[in-house]
Amino acid sequence: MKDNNISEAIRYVGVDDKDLDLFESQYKVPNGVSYNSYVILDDKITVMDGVDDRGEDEWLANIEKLLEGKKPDYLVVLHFEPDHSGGIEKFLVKYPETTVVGNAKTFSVGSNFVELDKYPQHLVKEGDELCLGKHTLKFMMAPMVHWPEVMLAFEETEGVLFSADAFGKFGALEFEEDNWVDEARRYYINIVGKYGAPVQTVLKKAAALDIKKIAPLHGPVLSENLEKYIGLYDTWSSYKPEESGVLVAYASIHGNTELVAKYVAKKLEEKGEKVVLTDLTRQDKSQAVADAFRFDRMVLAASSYDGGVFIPMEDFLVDLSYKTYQNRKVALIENGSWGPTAGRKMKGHIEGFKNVEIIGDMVTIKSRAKDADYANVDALVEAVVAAKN
Ligand SMILES: Cc1cc2nc3c(=O)[nH]c(=O)nc-3n(C[C@H](O)[C@H](O)[C@H](O)COP(=O)(O)O)c2cc1C
Repeated sequence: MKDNNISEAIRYVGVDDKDLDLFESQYKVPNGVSYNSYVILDDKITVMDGVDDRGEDEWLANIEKLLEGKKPDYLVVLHFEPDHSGGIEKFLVKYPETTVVGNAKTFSVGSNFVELDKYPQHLVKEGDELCLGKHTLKFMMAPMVHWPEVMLAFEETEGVLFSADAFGKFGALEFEEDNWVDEARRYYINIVGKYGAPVQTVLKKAAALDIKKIAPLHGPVLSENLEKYIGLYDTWSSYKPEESGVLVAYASIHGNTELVAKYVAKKLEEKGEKVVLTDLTRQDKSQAVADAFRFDRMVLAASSYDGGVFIPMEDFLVDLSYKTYQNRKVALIENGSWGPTAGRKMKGHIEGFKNVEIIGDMVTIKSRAKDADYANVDALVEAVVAAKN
């Protein structure tokens, strides 16, 4: 088994969930996910966060094994979402003398899940410290860095930032993965993406700390190149494109729009652009949403459908709107056999986005692209290249 301990005193007791089909019932996790929890071994034995009830028995067994008969003094709850709190009730039944540490919202949100008033509580607010012996936790409120009760804890002796859902990633810890950025981006944009402003606030607070390690609630502990990870979070939460490139996303019923989308992707690549091509009917939507945020431009191509746009494209645009997609440029291609309507629908969504510019002239194809259509597509490709940041 991999050693996920942070130090001699800060030990991993979390759980890998390798069989989960969909995280939050919508995100594919081919390599599973981890629910991270730590125990700080000090004068006051402190458990940092719970796990999903899918892993509660393993979590409790990990704690029991580590503590060798001792009992925890504190359970610090940074985030009460069920993937971190599902096991808390069982924990408190087993260790009823543990003091639950949280902020006012932890107890109001958390009491809807667990009858917390049956157990000792310790209320913290911004800047409060909790001395455990050699280790001291300092609390920072981080409301809406996913949920309203979220807070972060900085362990001052070892310089560990317990960052709740921030800096998390999909993927069980057991699997060595070389794709932190891709899976952390997909995680951040889809799960926390709407809450850029609260993330910016917390990054400003974190800038004042001497952070040596970041311990998120999902994914590995980060202990090197912290500037890189913090820089990515700054980019993502300020809605700036991460790099120059184009997502070509299409939704095609019978394949004619798909041919045009593939042509566009090839032409853009020939012109030196970094391109990701995605079939919205078949490929993972959360990946497409993450790629939309990664790049500065998108080309959307879709069939008309019952007076509107083929539903996978509509779904994608609705999803982007939930994640407050903004500050980018988009080109449009529509297809229809008798009265194309896809373009109007796509435009309607895009006009609702903040600071998203439509590039070039929308191309309209009637059923199958002809030579004249490809000339229009070529002009659109030129406009996309010219719109590069
Ligand atoms: C269920 C359904 C609804 C459609 N609705 C429209 C429509 O409202 N307007 C239109 O012009 N074409 C409509 N079409 C036709 C397609 O948009 C058209 O054939 C288009 O060329 C398909 O491109 P594709 O081969 O990429 O799927 C519809 C097709 C289907 C199957």
